[in-house]
Amino acid sequence: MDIAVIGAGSWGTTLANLLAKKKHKVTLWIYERDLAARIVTSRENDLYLPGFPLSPQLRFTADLEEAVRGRQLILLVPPSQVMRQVVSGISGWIGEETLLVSASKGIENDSLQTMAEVIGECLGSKNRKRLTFLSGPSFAREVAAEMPTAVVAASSDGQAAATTQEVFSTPYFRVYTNDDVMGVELGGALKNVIALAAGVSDGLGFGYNTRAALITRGLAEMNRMGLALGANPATFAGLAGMGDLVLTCTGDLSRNRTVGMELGRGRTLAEILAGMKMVAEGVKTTLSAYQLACRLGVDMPITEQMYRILYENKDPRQAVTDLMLRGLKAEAA
Ligand SMILES: NC(=O)c1ccc[n+]([C@@H]2O[C@H](COP(=O)([O-])OP(=O)(O)OC[C@H]3O[C@@H](n4cnc5c(N)ncnc54)[C@H](O)[C@@H]3O)[C@@H](O)[C@H]2O)c1
Ligand SMILES: O=P(O)(O)OC[C@H](O)CO
Repeated sequence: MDIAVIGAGSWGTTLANLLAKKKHKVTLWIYERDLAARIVTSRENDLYLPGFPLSPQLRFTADLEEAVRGRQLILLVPPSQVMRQVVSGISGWIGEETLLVSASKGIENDSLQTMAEVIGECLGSKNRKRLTFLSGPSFAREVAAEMPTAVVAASSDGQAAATTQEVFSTPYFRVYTNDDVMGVELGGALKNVIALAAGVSDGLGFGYNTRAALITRGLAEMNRMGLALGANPATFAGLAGMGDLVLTCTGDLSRNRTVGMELGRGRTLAEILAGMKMVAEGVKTTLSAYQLACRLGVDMPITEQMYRILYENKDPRQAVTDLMLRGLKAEAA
């Protein structure tokens, strides 16, 4: 297949390389022009995926039109807050039959829209049916090292999901299909908020009990948001829900959990972000998720405390105390 990958962060580069190793014809679009110039000769993404030689099959460009025009499949992997800008910029060059796959995980600020809603709005009626969302527990560096990984491709169009499954699957990357786009998208976006909280807990010096409580009660509030937005509750028990939540709340490779840990240790958000090149999607998604929960009247206490820590400078230890001292209730409530 003739494929464009839009976004050469760690995930975009890893997926582009996976596809190129499968002998697809892949062009990777790179936002940073200096990186685009270097990578042609070094064949390594020294900014976002150092240490992994890239397939000789992989081609690079910093020109969006060149990347996109005439491709059969376009994989979108920018940070979610720039997805609208990116898709608006390329929509005129996307063919009618082109399959679009998004692998970004987040909820847009201000509009409070999921990536499906943002991309759908940018495309109008064009390609809407041919949209798939790839999500699940998948640290880029582990996939780049060909460690066995399982993810999910969600689409309202069964054929689009099946084609995505076929195109991306390898012996080390197993892709399941799912028709619940909202559930898969919410799982991938909201787990980052809970991972920040799990990091805060670790940074404060709390233990496994606290982390397990955050994961389990975090999943409960993700489920409540899912129900309010029409997702299938079963999705949250799957790879894009529980799977990604456990990975991100426990894995040392998680950027979101790392940001949370630093907050728990007493650093400010501004200090932490100033030292980071990579994106921790949960920071901005916390704001969107909190506002969405308020708008929909969904009880999301961990998300609310994470919002207060990030956006109101609340003391993390006080946030944990406030969570623990909420009114007592039944587990299923
Ligand atoms: N890294 C992973 O392990 C992983 C796994 C699954 C999903 N994701 C998701 O993939 C998406 C991309 O994350 P990543 O980890 O590949 O990125 P990254 O943190 O490794 O790199 C940041 C990316 O943002 C791009 N960028 C910055 N400003 C931009 C702009 N104004 N316009 C366009 N691009 C811009 C950079 O070029 C770079 O590609 C996120 O939604 C993330 O949650 C990441
Ligand atoms: O490093 P994080 O926290 O952005 O997590 C990366 C992926 O979403 C894990 O599936």
